[in-house]
Amino acid sequence: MEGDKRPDKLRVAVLGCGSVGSQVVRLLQEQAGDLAARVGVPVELAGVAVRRLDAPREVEVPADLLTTDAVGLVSRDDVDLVVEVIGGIEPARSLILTALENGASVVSANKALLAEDGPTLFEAAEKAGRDLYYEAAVAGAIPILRPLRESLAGDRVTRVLGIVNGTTNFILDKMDTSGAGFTEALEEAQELGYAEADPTADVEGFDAAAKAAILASLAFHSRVTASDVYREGISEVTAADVQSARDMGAVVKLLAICELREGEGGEEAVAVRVHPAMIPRSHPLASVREAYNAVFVESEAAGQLMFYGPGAGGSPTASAVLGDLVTVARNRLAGTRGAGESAYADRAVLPMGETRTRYHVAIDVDDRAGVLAAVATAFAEHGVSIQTVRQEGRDDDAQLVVVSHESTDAQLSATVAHLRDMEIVREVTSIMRVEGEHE
Ligand SMILES: NC(=O)c1ccc[n+]([C@@H]2O[C@H](COP(=O)([O-])OP(=O)(O)OC[C@H]3O[C@@H](n4cnc5c(N)ncnc54)[C@H](O)[C@@H]3O)[C@@H](O)[C@H]2O)c1
Ligand SMILES: N[C@@H](CCO)C(=O)O
Ligand code: NA
Repeated sequence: MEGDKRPDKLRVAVLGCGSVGSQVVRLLQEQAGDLAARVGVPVELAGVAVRRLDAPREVEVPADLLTTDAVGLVSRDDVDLVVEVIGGIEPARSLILTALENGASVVSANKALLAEDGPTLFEAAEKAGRDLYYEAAVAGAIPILRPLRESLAGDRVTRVLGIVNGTTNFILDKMDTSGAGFTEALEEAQELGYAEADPTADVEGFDAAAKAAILASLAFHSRVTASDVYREGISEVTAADVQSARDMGAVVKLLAICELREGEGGEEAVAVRVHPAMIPRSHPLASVREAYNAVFVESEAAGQLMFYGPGAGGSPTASAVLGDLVTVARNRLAGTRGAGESAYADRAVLPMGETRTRYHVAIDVDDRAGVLAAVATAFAEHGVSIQTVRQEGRDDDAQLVVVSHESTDAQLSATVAHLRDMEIVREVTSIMRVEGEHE
């Protein structure tokens, strides 16, 4: 960046003017005075790239600032900062790379892209000597990436547990409070505008998995991409699972779980997964209701921290984008850049089968002598120790609810397969991992 002159203003291009982009433009317009004071020079809108010039928008943009030529906009010499809020992989990736090559600093909210191909973007930013910030990509308005990257940079993070998808939290909360089934709760989420018409990315855990990859990379200073994340969504969660959780004083949440665990040869490895799990109602994450998000961080020196707030929505997400924009603008004026990627620890990602967790298993069995012993033996044969067993009798059958101690996921799934093969087992009615308690 040597040779850069201190500019008397900074010019920002916004790519995409949808839910988030329109609110970014609004805040840039409404808060121009404060932003100038905080940055040190005015931050002016240079242009807004849109797909259709005549589309309805939630913000008024002067006609001469609108363009359908996003490539042309990011290639302009007078653009210092680029906000990418188009989403998806292409053309977002090419646009960000072009912006960096042309010397712009970039702010993005694009978790899908960061989780799939972050390293390509980080390397381009490093090469260009520019910033790439993306606080809005994980848990919307909640400051979580900067705390991991900066505030906790002197500590050793060992675990991150997050409710990072608002749509699924809303659905599970509805199922818990009203006894609704998954389909009914999803319909309500769609009516209220939380869930998309095609809710697959949220409901099947893809959105949370992208966020988990980003969190794990920052927390553990290693490269973790979306394909490294074990993923299960919530579409198979039944009203019976939710009731079973209630019966044991727990609640079902879709969790993004990032942990440091012992891997092969005693080396520390990263375990990262997204799946529904039962957590005790006493856990701070259990009180995260409706479409809110929260991220619970455990670190060696600080202990336990929780970050809570709105994880989605145009205006909250734009708050995080603007926060990043002020930072990259200040860096730009100071002729410096913030911390880039930190992947020095280069830890391997542990396969799901080797990840240690606990299972809650509800089984319908014949109600006769020896059944409990046979079920206990099946657990023991796979090296799984039982923590609690509860039995509820019915007419001629009984339901056993077993909660295991921590074992590898492979041992636990082998136990469930074994149970399903047993003659005395009529049906395994609910299987769910249990999190949020240390053994
Ligand atoms: N909405 C949220 O709550 C939220 C929260 C966190 C992060 N994000 C992320 O923010 C980004 C934007 O999300 P959104 O909800 O605003 O989506 P959106 O669909 O409302 O907006 C995206 C806009 O980009 C436009 N677009 C598409 N291709 C374009 C192109 N080539 N050139 C110019 N414009 C183009 C679309 O027409 C659309 O208006 C995504 O990466 C998303 O994951 C959104
Ligand atoms: N669809 C996401 C938006 C925020 O990334 C959610 O429901 O949380
Ligand atoms: Na955030």
